[in-house]
Amino acid sequence: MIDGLSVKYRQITALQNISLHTSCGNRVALVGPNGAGKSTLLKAIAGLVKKSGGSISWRGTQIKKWSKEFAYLPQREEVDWDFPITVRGLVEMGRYPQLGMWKHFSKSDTHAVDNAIELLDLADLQNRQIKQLSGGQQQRAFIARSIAQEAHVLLLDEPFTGLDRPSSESLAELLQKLALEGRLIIASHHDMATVKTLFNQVLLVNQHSLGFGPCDELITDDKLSATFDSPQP
Ligand SMILES: Nc1ncnc2c1ncn2[C@@H]1O[C@H](COP(=O)(O)OP(=O)(O)OP(=O)(O)O)[C@@H](O)[C@H]1O
Repeated sequence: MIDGLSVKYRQITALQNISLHTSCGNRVALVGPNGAGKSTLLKAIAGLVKKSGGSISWRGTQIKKWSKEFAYLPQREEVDWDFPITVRGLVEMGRYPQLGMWKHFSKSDTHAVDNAIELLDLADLQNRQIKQLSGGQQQRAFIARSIAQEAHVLLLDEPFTGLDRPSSESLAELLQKLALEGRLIIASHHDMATVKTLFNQVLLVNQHSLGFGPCDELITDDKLSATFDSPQP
């Protein structure tokens, strides 16, 4: 899916020659130190930053054609949680790319929103403002938006950061369920203690790729030390 990808911000090279071939049903962790290019990679797949080289394809063609199938969830600090919108309003935003010229919600749009709210167990919270939710509930609301969008690929920037244990566990269960249903999850992740339980594949990245494959093979002391440029406990 990703071949020889490079991304530059003016003089800064954020990613160089990254390749990653995966498929639906997988949960892929992006692991590397701060500034390694994990967010940049998610943004490049989402079409939010320009590639300076390489290609990203999906179902055999360039991803531009498939943008509706990709949902990007930014890092928590990049979201304006005070923005006045209800949980349902946020989930409805997932339908906006599919609405016709008059931006009118059809029965099938409403059905998709209802389904997403139910799947993410948000029915009781749907009329609350997003700022009134816990961190875990906010993540669920954002994921519900991608489900309403009918996205097949979820690009999550540090989805577990800042969550307490019960919220982390319920998000982990949800991601596993979504992957089992055939979605592809790609997420940046910082906690080496949990990467093997939360994900089945990993890309080790530090501007360059230091390996892509099953977590069991790549999450080793040696490989992590090489990725982080320092010994790992
Ligand atoms: N908008 C931007 N303009 C210029 N440089 C940027 C921009 N965004 C990121 N960079 C640079 O690109 C490199 C990769 O950044 P990126 O945010 O992708 O790393 P990261 O692995 O996600 O880091 P972290 O773990 O700290 O979130 C860094 O050197 C960063 O300073």
